Amino acid sequence: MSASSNEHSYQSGFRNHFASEALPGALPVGQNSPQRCPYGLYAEQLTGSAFTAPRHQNLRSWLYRIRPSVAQSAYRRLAERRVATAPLSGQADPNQMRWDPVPLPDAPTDFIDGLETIAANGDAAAQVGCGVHLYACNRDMAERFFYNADGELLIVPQLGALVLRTELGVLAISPGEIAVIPRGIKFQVQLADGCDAARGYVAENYASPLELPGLGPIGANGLANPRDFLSPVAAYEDMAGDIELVAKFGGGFWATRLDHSPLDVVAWHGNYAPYKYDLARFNSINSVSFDHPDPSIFTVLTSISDTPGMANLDFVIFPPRWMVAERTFRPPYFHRNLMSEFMGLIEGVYDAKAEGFSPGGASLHNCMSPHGPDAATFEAASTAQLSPQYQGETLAFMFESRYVFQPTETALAADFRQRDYVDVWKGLASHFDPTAP
Ligand SMILES: O=C(O)Cc1cc(O)ccc1O
Ligand SMILES: [Fe+2]
Repeated sequence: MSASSNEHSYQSGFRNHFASEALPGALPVGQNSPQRCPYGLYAEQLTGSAFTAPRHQNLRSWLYRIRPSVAQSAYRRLAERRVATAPLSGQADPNQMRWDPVPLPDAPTDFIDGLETIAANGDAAAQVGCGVHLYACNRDMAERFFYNADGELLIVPQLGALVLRTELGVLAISPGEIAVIPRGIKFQVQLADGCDAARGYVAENYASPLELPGLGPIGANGLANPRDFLSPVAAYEDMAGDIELVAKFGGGFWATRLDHSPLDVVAWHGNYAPYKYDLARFNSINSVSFDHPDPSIFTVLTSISDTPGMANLDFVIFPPRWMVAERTFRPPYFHRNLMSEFMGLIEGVYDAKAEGFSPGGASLHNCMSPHGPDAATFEAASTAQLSPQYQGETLAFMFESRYVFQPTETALAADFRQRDYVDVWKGLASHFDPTAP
């Protein structure tokens, strides 16, 4: 992107007030809207919150660009895609569900065409809830760009490295890292050099932007530390061409045309910016005595709802860690929860499931639907030798929400859905013996 040597440089800190310029002096000093901007640039403000949001939730950036975003044609509606938006029609379903990894495409497919919704909840138009999508692609977005007015995108790669070229600069992410593209930011997804296919998960957060969770008694440090979040430095391209900008708006896909690249921001400042995070930086806190703590200890990011403590969307990971709890059934316990849980696996094996939950696969356990370790895991963990054990070779995650997830018709009908999933608990026989306390 441009000749700038800024490519793949980052600014560190979660939602800091950043300032970055790809040309010296491109950022106006001491004011946002000079009568004439340096280098003949246009000033444009992009907000991610209402103007009047409380200061700690107020999100906006000032962009200094070659042309303002309004220099584009009228929007026209595109054909329906495999991306659905809440509210979905149909009925929510209490069945536990699981899917194999989504197959990689044979035909040339870019990130937008390779997106497929698996479930959604809430109501995008009311800015409540989220959508859960899978992506599988094998080519760059070429001469087309995208922005999402319906929500911010949390991208969780499982296979293949991506280069996210955004208005505010470039983010390169590999499996084990995540990226968040705020609502409205224009971007283009390319496969990294040497990578011929990519697959992963996307949470489309319709509601309050993801933020770091409060740490309570943990103290001032721990879990995801703010300085490990990286936002790009400014990088622009000054390019003429017949360019398509695709917008997701109101659940539909729309296209507008430009005669130049929308990635023409030469300088920007503000706290509304894409970011990435390496999940290996997550500082896990866990039991060093006994029992299995609730998975909220592994919350990376949370989208709050109007009710304190009840997230619109939590992004939770299950990273490599030591397991040391004594006299304890160490894997996840059997449970029925108020919150609804969508899970994915980035790498390795998940400790609640001996088989069938593969990297790239997914599961859904909705409000109050019972779930937990499969029969094989229960038997093994009930008799395991409880020495300290390093649980490596694993990286699972959960999108957890107060709102029930409704799977899409395509996800329900998919060939890669495991229709016999409930049978993983079939072998849980009674061990009850009233004479043996
Ligand atoms: O269902 C799951 O596997 C997720 C989960 C993990 C855990 O450690 C405790 C509760 C929980 O819902
Ligand atoms: Fe669960």
